[in-house]
Amino acid sequence: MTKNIAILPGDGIGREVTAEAVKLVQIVAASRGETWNLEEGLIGGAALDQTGSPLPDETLRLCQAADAVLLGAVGGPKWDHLPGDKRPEAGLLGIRKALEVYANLRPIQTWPGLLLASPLKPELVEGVDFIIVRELTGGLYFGQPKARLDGGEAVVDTLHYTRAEIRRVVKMAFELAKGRRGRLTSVDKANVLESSRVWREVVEEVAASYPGVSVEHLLVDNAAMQIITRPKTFDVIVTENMFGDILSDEAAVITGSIGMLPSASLGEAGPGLYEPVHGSAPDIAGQGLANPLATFLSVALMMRHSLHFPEAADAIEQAVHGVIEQGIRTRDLARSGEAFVRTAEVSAMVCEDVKRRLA
Ligand SMILES: NC(=O)C1=CN([C@@H]2O[C@H](COP(=O)(O)OP(=O)(O)OC[C@H]3O[C@@H](n4cnc5c(N)ncnc54)[C@H](O)[C@@H]3O)[C@@H](O)[C@H]2O)C=CC1
Ligand SMILES: CC(C)CC(=O)C(=O)O
Ligand SMILES: [Mg+2]
Repeated sequence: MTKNIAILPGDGIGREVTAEAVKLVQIVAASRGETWNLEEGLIGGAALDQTGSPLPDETLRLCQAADAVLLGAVGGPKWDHLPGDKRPEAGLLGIRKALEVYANLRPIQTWPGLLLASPLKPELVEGVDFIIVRELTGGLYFGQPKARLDGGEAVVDTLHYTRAEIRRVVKMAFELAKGRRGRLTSVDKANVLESSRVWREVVEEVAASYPGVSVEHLLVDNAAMQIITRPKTFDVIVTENMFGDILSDEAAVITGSIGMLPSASLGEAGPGLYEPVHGSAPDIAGQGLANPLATFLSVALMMRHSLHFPEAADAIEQAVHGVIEQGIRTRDLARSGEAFVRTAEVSAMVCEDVKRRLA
């Protein structure tokens, strides 16, 4: 059966890592004797340059008709001077909202071969395995009003949630915890924010239906510290949009590089959106230095959650594990003085291994 996958490369290294991921998806399709329809769409700065909009209608239609969407990253200094609604990032927020993918799953796990790539002590990071469930379509990034006032002398951003928006993402986090180690950490700022107090109430309400899941509430400032001091104790962390954004970049340090963190954004129906956690990395764009593994691992999540091909997901994850165990490192993972390979080289190794595993 054919699949329709929308490919949104975006900007900077987003373009480089999705180009490699497309090869990987084609290998998976070929292993089933199928040709999948991989159609590219414009988003972010690339879309602005060509159409004047960071999220053209055509891209929206392409994604809405797809079985899954794979996105690279958007943004860069070229577009930093633009007003908020014209920035590349507005395209990213727009596609997440339009697809209503309210739960952004960001698995954080350490790879045995990468313990020394983290600046943290190996014994601290060994065996870490938790997942951040970040609310993705509400909260501070979407609330209105969001504007400069009084001729620019004042400014407002709004943190808005409905109980229903909180409940659905919290429920998804409880379901995940139930199928894992049964431990949920909810992160908020309930000592200061009214939205966080309601968040906490909803977590307690939903908890009543999950007696097998233990619940811990952490204030976000303390959570930032605990994630680094006792990462092994976390199982599922659920939190507001911006808190999840920040905490997941922090958690990347545990794994050795943000170039290793994939994500899956899911809603009730419609296509899932799959993207690496990292951004467009203008500092290394165009140099073949990007680590494509976060995007490959996002493809694995796509195979598992949207395309219902778990064997392919396993094959990709095992191939990534394989290159890491062989000591293959892109520059972000290499220690000082250690040799590193370029984007295309590590990609070719993983692709070859996946082909062999699925043959
Ligand atoms: N999902 C998205 O599209 C995101 C977009 N952005 C945008 O990206 C631009 C740059 O943002 P930054 O704050 O610099 O975050 P970033 O994630 O792009 O880069 C942070 C640091 O990590 C490194 N890095 C990131 N991904 C890497 C990879 N795959 N391999 C090797 N090194 C990697 C970069 O070289 C940089 O030093 C901004 O315009 C921002 O708005 C930022 C985060 C997410
Ligand atoms: C535009 C930002 C919200 C992108 C980002 O940092 C993220 O989703 O992790
Ligand atoms: Mg981020």
